[in-house]
Amino acid sequence: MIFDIDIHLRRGDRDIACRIRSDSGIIALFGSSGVGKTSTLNMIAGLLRPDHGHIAIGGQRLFDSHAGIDIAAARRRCGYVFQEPRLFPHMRVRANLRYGRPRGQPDGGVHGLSQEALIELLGIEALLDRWPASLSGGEAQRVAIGRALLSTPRLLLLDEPISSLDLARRTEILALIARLHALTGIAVVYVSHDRAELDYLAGDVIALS
Ligand SMILES: Nc1ncnc2c1ncn2[C@@H]1O[C@H](COP(=O)(O)OP(=O)(O)OP(=O)(O)O)[C@@H](O)[C@H]1O
Repeated sequence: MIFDIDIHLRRGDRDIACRIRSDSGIIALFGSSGVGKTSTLNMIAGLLRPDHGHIAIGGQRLFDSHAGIDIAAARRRCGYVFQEPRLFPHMRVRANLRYGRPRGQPDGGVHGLSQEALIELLGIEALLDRWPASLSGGEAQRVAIGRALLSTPRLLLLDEPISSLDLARRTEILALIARLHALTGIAVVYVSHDRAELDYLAGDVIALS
């Protein structure tokens, strides 16, 4: 079982509950605004603590309220890509990418894919010396995905990463995510409020309500 998740959290006046049992390496969380998609990603990442339940990814328990397990966020090895790219504005693209790399792995790639191959796949070679402010939304988001992957995460979490892009850029990035998963085998959780977008991603779609 790649994803074995059953979590509950009361936030404000809303009960957030999410159950996922899936052998697919890519899952998509789908649901209307306020249903708890970002909260669920944050619970997986260890940034928010569920009231009760468990989270296991690839057989590793990250959280289990009964067993008293709560692995610290930094040790969960999640690469997180947000709705806005959140690149460091004072660092060129090259330095932003380098920031994600773990210490002691100066030229490390990700899951068998070299750093050069990843940069080529993302189509960002020509952007390496640019400042984030000069990038288009799609370019910046590709750099953000690269930075997240270069941290060699066990799991890639994407929170509506393409909602601000036009349709052509959206399908391009979705195809890229599917290809990165196929090449590296990295597990992916993808959040969206747009059901149509998920037709471009293979994998299980979990509707939150
Ligand atoms: N800090 C907080 N305190 C109390 N309630 C919160 C807090 N943060 C979020 N909530 C509530 O928790 C619920 C889930 O929020 P969340 O951001 O996870 O939803 P979402 O599905 O990701 O929404 P969207 O698609 O609009 O980003 C919402 O009802 C929200 O108002």
